[in-house]
Amino acid sequence: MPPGPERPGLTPPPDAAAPVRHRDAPAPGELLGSHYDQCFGCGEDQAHGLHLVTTAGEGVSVTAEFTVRPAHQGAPGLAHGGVLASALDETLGSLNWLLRTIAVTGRLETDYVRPVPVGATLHLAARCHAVAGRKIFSTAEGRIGGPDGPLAVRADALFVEVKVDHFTTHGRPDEIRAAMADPDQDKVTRAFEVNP
Ligand SMILES: CCCCCCCC/C=C\CCCCCCCC(=O)SCCNC(=O)CCNC(=O)[C@H](O)C(C)(C)COP(=O)(O)OP(=O)(O)OC[C@H]1O[C@@H](n2cnc3c(N)ncnc32)[C@H](O)[C@@H]1OP(=O)(O)O
Repeated sequence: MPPGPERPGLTPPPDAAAPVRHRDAPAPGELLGSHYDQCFGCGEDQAHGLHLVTTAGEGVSVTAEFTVRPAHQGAPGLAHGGVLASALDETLGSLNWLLRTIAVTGRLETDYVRPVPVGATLHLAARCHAVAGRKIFSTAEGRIGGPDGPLAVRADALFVEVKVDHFTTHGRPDEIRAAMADPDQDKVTRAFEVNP
């Protein structure tokens, strides 16, 4: 199967458009912050999480850093593949904030190129390359030790735009109430605002 966005299900249709960065998107270099403090990917209060820190890039792109901790092991001293997929998923998901679109992962296809040791910092870079209706097509990669370090993982993804009721219908009421009551208004806006 060819690498990249030509893969079936991850190929933008011929009428797909280039993604448009929202006018209120964070400026390049600005930290995105967490969208939910209990998120496994980015939540500050999630003790077991990845604590991913994401920065807005040019256009519809982001970079992120994730340091592999002992809790993230699969094989002795090496990151678990599912954890690495989570780091890619979270980084890719944060692109949707630059579009101001609420979207969830429909498909995530991951290549594991090189093992990632505990203690290493994975430098992730993600970019949205096409939008077609509710479908958002993006790619990401992760390099060890620095933005130009050895390639360890890469992924192609399809995100699908959803309404807030995706979360209210399927999520647990207690967590939804707590998220809505978050005193951090940026977070609440990020959760509920859709292309104003
Ligand atoms: C009150 C509190 C609110 C809080 C709000 C917080 C918001 C915070 C902001 C952001 C949160 C994001 C958090 C970041 C975390 C990282 C991201 C994740 O891990 S998300 C979790 C993992 N993903 C899921 O759990 C999705 C589960 N799946 C679904 O819910 C559905 O399957 C869904 C929404 C993906 C699609 O279902 P349909 O019924 O809405 O739409 P259909 O018609 O099936 O698909 C639309 C188009 O997409 C294609 N499509 C869908 N799934 C596909 C797939 N797997 N492969 C290829 N194409 C697919 C279809 O073929 C269709 O394409 P055609 O329009 O016909 O061209």
